[in-house]
Amino acid sequence: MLKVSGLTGGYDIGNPVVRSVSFEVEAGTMLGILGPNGSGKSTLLKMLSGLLPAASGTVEVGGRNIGDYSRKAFARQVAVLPQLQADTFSHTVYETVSLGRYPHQSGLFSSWTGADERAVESAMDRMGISKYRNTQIEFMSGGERQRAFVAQALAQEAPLLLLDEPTNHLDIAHQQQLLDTVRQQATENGLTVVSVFHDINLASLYCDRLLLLDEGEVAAIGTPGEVIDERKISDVYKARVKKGMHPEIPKPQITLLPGEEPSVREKSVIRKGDFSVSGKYVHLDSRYPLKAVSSAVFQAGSGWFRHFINRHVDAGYRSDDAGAEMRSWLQRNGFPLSQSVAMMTAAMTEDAVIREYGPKEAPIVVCVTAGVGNAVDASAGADRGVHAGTINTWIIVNGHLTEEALIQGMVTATEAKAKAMQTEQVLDPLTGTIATGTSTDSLLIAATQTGDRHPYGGTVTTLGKAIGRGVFECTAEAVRRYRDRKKVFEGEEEE
Ligand SMILES: Nc1ncnc2c1ncn2[C@@H]1O[C@H](COP(=O)(O)OP(=O)(O)OP(=O)(O)O)[C@@H](O)[C@H]1O
Repeated sequence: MLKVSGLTGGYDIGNPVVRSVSFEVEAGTMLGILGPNGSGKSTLLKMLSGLLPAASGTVEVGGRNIGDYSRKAFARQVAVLPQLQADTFSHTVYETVSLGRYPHQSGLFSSWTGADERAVESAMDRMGISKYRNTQIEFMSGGERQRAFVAQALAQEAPLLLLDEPTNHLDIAHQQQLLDTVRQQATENGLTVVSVFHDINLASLYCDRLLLLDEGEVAAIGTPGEVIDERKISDVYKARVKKGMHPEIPKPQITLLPGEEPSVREKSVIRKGDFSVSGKYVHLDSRYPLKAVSSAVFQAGSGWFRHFINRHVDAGYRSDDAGAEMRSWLQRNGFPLSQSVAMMTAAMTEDAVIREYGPKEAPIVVCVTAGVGNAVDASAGADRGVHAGTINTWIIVNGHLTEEALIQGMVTATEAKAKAMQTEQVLDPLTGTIATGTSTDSLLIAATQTGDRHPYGGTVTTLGKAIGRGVFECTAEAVRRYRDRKKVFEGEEEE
């Protein structure tokens, strides 16, 4: 639909703003133009819309050079939303949107048709501005005015839509409405869209392809996954950023990294003394949030937390919704919900084994509670009911872990736990074979994200060695404490 070859140009022949830009946009797709302030995004868009002549290179729309179109014929092919709307004429919203139909008018006399009327009504409807139809445009807010100008461009019903920062002035609901509408027009009606974006994340969410400009040249072009590269974005924008994935759809997102936090954070180290243990729960109260990944009952997954709770429940504990029940228990006990991650166990929390490791290995603290009345051999795949009995493991790392290290650390911990079960000869009562854990075990690994960096957490790394030894020793000790207590209370119903 759009083919740009070796495009160079700008405002001063000797000093072009846009330099040797080439790309193609297929019909029915959306291309986002990204780049820092002054990189030439608006200038490129003006050249695509024929407002600025090219010093060299070509722009073809529908297989024809844009210079070969008459003004009106070009406007039937290309609708443009410029960056700034200087509304010198006072029009109502309806009149403003109707101006989008001028390329479809012919002859000296008005030839306004039902199709024109429908296009205007539909565009106003899609932009949610029908109710302002009789309002003068100068009396509208910046966002309302922007929506009126987008409606004007949509009413033009050209197959190529060029937008310069269309979400400027819009709140998030209207950003979503506008981009959903444009996206839908592309997917369902084959509209081709080229849009300048300041917001990298919106461009990633809505565009099929992105073009990253740097000082007027193409720094990258491709799918959002290809263009939104952490290093490339930091280099071009000169900003400290982190790339992550959108939680619901497979599109990359960029987050700014603020300046270094005060050095006091560097001093934040978790020690054994930060844990408090009672018959009700084990609680780690961290002064600063720790980055955690877990299979906890409350706030499983990944997040940043200050309070870590392993709560004791009776062996007969039953709840249809353990997450909701835990939430109200946390509230009743004064834990701030947004900062808390919590699991539960029928094991005695006073028997928690909490040990520090390092400094030869990575400095970590391991905390394990164990009840093995529910021990299972995971490899046996036997049908069984769920009984009380859980091994809850926490690994708190004084260090900076990558995502890879967090996950490898969990794998290492699981291997070490299975080995402890073997050493302690914990049997699966159903199969009589060595158990590998219990059916309701929870694992949590959390890190201060300060101090030494640990890119990996496998068994040969200093982090992996600390986790392997720590989880093995603490699990074995927790199993022994469980058995000792069981001997004391022999005959009572235990886990
Ligand atoms: N009308 C003009 N006359 C002369 N120079 C201009 C004109 N408009 C823009 N420029 C210059 O061209 C360069 C690129 O500007 P352009 O507006 O294309 O950048 P942009 O990437 O859209 O920036 P922003 O993100 O700030 O909107 C800038 O150095 C700017 O000063």
